[in-house]
Amino acid sequence: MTQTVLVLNSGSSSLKYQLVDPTSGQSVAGGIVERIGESTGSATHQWGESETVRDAPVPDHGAALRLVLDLFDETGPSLADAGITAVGHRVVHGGAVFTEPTPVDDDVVTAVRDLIPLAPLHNPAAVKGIEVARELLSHLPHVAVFDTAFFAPLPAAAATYALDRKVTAEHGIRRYGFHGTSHGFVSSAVTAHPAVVAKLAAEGRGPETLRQVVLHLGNGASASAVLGGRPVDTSMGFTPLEGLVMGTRPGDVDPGIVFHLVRAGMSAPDVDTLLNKQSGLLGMSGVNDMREVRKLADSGDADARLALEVYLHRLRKYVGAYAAVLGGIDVLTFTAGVGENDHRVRSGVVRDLKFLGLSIDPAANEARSDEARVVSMTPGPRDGSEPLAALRQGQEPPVETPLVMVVPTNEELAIARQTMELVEGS
Ligand SMILES: Nc1ncnc2c1ncn2[C@@H]1O[C@H](COP(=O)(O)OP(=O)(O)O)[C@@H](O)[C@H]1O
Ligand SMILES: CC(=O)OP(=O)(O)O
Ligand SMILES: [Mg+2]
Repeated sequence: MTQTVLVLNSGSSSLKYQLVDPTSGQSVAGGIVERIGESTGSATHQWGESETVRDAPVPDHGAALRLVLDLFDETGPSLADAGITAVGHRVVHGGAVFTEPTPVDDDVVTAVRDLIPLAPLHNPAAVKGIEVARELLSHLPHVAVFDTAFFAPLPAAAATYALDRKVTAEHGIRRYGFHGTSHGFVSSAVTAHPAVVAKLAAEGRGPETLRQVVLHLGNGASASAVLGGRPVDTSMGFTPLEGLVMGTRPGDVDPGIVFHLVRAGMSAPDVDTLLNKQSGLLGMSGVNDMREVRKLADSGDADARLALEVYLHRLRKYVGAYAAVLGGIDVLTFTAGVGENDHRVRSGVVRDLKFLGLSIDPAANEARSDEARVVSMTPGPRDGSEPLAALRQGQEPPVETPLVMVVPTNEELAIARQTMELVEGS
């Protein structure tokens, strides 16, 4: 019988789930419960060709999981017959404690709960999801897979904040980095991609020299610099607030703004809410979904246009910074909801980075596909396209022209694989 893993990805207001066969990589069934805690909730469950939608308020992540198990019961596939070997849970913050996938016991739940102040949007949902899943699926092993784990080996120069060393030691302050499951999955997929394998072979180099920048642009967004498969820098920090502009978070801000606001009478919890829930695209334009920001900008809304400019400016800055950190870029990759779907964000980032040799092939960039693919100009003259060489006074482009790629992330599959590995190895 096929063995499967049930993967639960508890977000701040959603629960995404997949029943995955980690060996084939196939998703058997899955879905999402959205707007948890709001007055209008909704669940969408997919199995094969069938899709079931339930609209009803869902008070918390426990209720969301109960609803998901009911949907499996009512519409299939039957979880009893699905050959489930384990449940894999995405946990955003693992702190300094968790750097590997970890079997869940009571102490692990307590430790994840203790980390809530460092990931206030994400860890509460993970705790709730784990508690209810352990209760309802008590016969199965549960494994926690941490967003921070991939970044545990960050070099000290990238991980250390230039603060008083006694304070950083006492409070465990360092750059942890997040979306690590995605950055790990995508950077491995890039390394294995035929275009990258061919590029390295043509240049006579091994994969240990591959310099990648990965842009994970979802609701939360982060960049990473990866050398030979190992992370050397990432934009999120001690918490998932730092770095790129996100749906509701500002990314980098001057910490002096926080003190100014507190001195001006705003409470610390209000500043926390401002930074986690009322900033980023939402704060600047009134909407947090990139599709809505686009609509507003296309209709001439000045705030939405500025929000897009700020978003792109920050991305270009990080790509440039990581080119410096890596000593050059071999592959720049876009992933997650915005990165995979919004070709204008991709061209907007790359447009002004020609000095790094980066380019976009408009036809490849605008074509829709669910496959990992190259969207830059291929080195060498090509029919109908203007080769990068044109930028270099008609010279042949060098073979080391960097690639720009779009690679769909699959955090659920990565979690399923790591969960299965741990369960089978124990
Ligand atoms: N076709 C699209 N064009 C632009 N943005 C899109 C498109 N499809 C999805 N997105 C963006 O992707 C975001 C969600 O990305 P996703 O990776 O699913 O985020 P998360 O896992 O953090 O919820 C949405 O907020 C939306 O802005
Ligand atoms: C860490 C983080 O920001 O996750 P998400 O993008 O799911 O909000
Ligand atoms: Mg995500």
